[in-house]
Amino acid sequence: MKPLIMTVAAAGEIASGLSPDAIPSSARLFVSNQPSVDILLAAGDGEDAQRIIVMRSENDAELIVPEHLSTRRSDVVSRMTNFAERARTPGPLSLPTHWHQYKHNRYIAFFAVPPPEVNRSRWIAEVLSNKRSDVVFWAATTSKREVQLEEFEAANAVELPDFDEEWSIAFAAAAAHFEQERRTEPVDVEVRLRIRENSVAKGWSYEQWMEAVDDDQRAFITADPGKSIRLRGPAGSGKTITLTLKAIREMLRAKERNEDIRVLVATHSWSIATEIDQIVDAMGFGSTPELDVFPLLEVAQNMAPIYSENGAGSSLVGDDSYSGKREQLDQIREVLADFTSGDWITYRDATSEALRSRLDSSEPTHRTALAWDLLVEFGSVLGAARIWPGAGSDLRYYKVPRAAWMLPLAGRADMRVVYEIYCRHMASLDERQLVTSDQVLSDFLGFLQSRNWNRLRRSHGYDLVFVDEFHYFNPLERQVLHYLTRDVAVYPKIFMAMDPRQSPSLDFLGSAADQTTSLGESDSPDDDQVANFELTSVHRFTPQILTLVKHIHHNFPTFDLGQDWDIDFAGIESARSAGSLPVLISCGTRAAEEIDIYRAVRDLYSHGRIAVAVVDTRQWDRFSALAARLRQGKFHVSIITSQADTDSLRNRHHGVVVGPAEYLAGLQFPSAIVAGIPEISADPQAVMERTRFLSLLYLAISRAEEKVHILVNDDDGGAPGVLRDAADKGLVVAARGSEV
Ligand SMILES: Nc1ncnc2c1ncn2[C@@H]1O[C@H](COP(=O)(O)OP(=O)(O)OP(=O)(O)O)[C@@H](O)[C@H]1O
Repeated sequence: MKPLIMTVAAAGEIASGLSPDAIPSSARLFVSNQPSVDILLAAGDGEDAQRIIVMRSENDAELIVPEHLSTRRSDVVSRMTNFAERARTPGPLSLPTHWHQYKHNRYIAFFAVPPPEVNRSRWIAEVLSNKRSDVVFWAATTSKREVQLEEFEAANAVELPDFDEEWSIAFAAAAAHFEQERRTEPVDVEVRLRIRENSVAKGWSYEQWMEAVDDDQRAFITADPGKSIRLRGPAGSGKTITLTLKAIREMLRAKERNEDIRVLVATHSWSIATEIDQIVDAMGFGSTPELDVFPLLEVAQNMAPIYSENGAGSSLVGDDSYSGKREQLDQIREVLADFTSGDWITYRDATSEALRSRLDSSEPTHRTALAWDLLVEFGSVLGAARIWPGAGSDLRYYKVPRAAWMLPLAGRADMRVVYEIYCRHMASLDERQLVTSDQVLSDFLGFLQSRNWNRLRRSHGYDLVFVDEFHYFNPLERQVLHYLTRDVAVYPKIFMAMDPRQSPSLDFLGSAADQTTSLGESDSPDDDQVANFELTSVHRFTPQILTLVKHIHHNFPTFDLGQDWDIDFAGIESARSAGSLPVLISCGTRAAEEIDIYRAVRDLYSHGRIAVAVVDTRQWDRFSALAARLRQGKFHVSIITSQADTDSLRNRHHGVVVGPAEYLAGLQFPSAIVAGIPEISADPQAVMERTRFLSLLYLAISRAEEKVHILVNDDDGGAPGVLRDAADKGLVVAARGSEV
């Protein structure tokens, strides 16, 4: 096979489990088949991006990694990406010890994949001495066919061809492709009108909306902006539209009074920011310079000149894409492997039995679960408290009281182990010139707390700050919000819309953390400074879907998470007319489930856009391969693995959107097919996992406006208890699907 060149961003998508067959459906990837090379690029890549060149001379069928490693593709590509990032960092190349690197002249060999891998394959790679530090993966050896680097050098007479011209052609084609995707909008006026009517804004003017809002919505919109307001409501209750109407109303009132006003609507993702922009546009106000709508991270990057200078050259890890999250998890798994094969022995005896058994286990699923918990600990505990590695930081960490939602750690010895792994994780990010969004925001907060900002605040701050998706904001981000207002003399006025249940563990912990005093420094105003409003009508979906959503809601474990979580679901009603009951289809095998999903897509296709929402991302590779097959079946299929991807979908009226459930947040579809549902354990030890899966199931089902099809299969344990109960209560129609 001819060589393949990909960028780090493109490789990241493959590392997140995307099947190579699904590349044409991915909103983020573009492949260009040139005469002497295939080139895989991601949206946002620059022409001068570093290149990962894979020689593929021994490949027959597998497109990305050595043939014998195709079952471990994600892990192999994750390590390749890690290697490329290390290669481009100035200074000598350093690789983790457990990669067992070996160098000879320009070649470097290292294990291609973490254990278990019986062949112990090693890559033979090279870092080119060009400006971009391109990397070449020449070949992979196995223990059966061990090739010493010296022998390889002697035998490898291949000169690396010059791919520059083909790269430029591919790059131009990719730019045109992504631009086209962004703009795809039907040319037919009639269709365009229908789409406008279908969007969240429905094509209604501000006045029409003010007529249409329900009493709860109106109460919030007309409330006195003299103090902060929290708006809570379940999925589909109109939080986004209501918050936007309030922002517009305050802006119009200030204009009437000839007052100068600056309003910020902060979101967690670009997709919601774009949606709010579109709602404002659709209402026909023309240009609104007094209204800024941005993700908070963007505000940080725009507003902190100090940070952007320091941050130059580093890239952000763990942005709002699935590949970013996967990358952090893989990175922590690598650090764990290094730690347990080395210094762990010196900590081991002092740690608790519970933590010891987790670190001792080499079972990949246990390792991943531990990496998840550490990721949460690093972000929501250490990052949120702005504890960065350095002298005395360990002592600050040991003082953080433990709360029920945190990783269970028995005492200081356990915390010392976690802190050590944290320091290694941060060092490893440094080695790859990566920064986390928590680091960006922590630096930003430092800037906002400076005297400089105190002076600038009057001119650059905002009079009113609105926050949609508040449930996604961690304590660090919440603190940032408080410094963005203009008037230092009064409490910051913040209007926030939230639904904590939509936020899978990683992020919702932010709300939990807000309730703990442990993290200190929180500037949250006292509760009497905040007025609470509730939305009690759901406008997105039918009463039948709402009944199922309520049932799932009652299955959430009861944490003592404070008032944010105390939504009284009993009083919530659907404002839509009745529809059909959701359907639960149990199939004999995974393959049978895929056949039935295909059939469901075929049956629902003429009914409007369909979401295929995957609850458990561990099954993502399987469903991304299914997306490729649906596409071959002549359906229009888009894969969504980042909240930014959703922009290109807003104007599409038909087609299938396949993605991990959490990346479908904020979107709505006439029909939703929900699949990849794991067993949801009732084990009290697994309470975090249970919450995460229930949250994702809730998110997935609540994307639908009219029809919900839920598919499960016997290979994966059939329907989880929460859905079996729903069937017993007659909330879903349970049916047996295909057997094989
Ligand atoms: N008063 C209303 N009358 C008619 N339709 C409404 C009303 N309020 C909201 N909607 C519609 O309900 C749908 C859901 O609205 P929106 O996206 O604002 O809800 P949300 O609470 O932000 O949802 P989620 O939390 O799931 O993102 C949209 O199609 C919106 O146009």
